[in-house]
Amino acid sequence: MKLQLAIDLVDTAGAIALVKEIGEDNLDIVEIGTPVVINEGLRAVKEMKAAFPNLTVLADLKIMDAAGYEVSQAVAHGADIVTILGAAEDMSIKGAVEEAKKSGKQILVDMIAVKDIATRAKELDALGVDYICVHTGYDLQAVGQNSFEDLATIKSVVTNAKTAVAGGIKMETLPEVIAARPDLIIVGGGITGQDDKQETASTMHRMLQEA
Ligand SMILES: O=C(CO)[C@H](O)[C@H](O)COP(=O)(O)O
Repeated sequence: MKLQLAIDLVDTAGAIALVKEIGEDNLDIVEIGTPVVINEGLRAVKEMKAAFPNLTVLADLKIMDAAGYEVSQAVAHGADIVTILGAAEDMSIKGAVEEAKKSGKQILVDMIAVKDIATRAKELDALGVDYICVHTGYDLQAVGQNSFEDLATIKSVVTNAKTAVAGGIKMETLPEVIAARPDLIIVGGGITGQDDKQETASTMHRMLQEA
């Protein structure tokens, strides 16, 4: 199981400083979150990759259309993994997968707001995406929701893609998430909101490696 740090609420310099503080050895993947890309553009991805060339960088673009083009731009700026929404058209998903494969990069599908998770996950799996990620976004976290049930659903239907989970995961809920055995666990505020970010990430990373 791998650990991805989601960085959402800082600028590019703040994102790089966060990874320095946490230590790249305590992470498998660093995510440039959607708010950072909206505020600062793909420059944030480029600067993160330049600062940490050995770290896998995910650009959380949450693509909905013009997918081939948008993936090509993210990859040109150093992204190793790019996200697209599960609700996007199949043509868009195919375009994203095709473009990423040209340069050996990967596509993670974010299932945020998808109603029939099982059916869509099966379709996406057949379209050749690399990761399928169930995700409770901030707006539903605020009303107490999580993605643990959805994780079990995708685990039961997906056969080729790796599975991932995101949304409000913290140290207290990590054991429950680990027990469901996703391939990738995405944590933002559960690390960045802690006083000792390095210790939290290092403990989480060890828990995942030892599980
Ligand atoms: O994509 C996101 C919000 O849309 C976040 O990156 C994701 O939810 C992980 O962050 P957190 O652990 O703080 O919820």
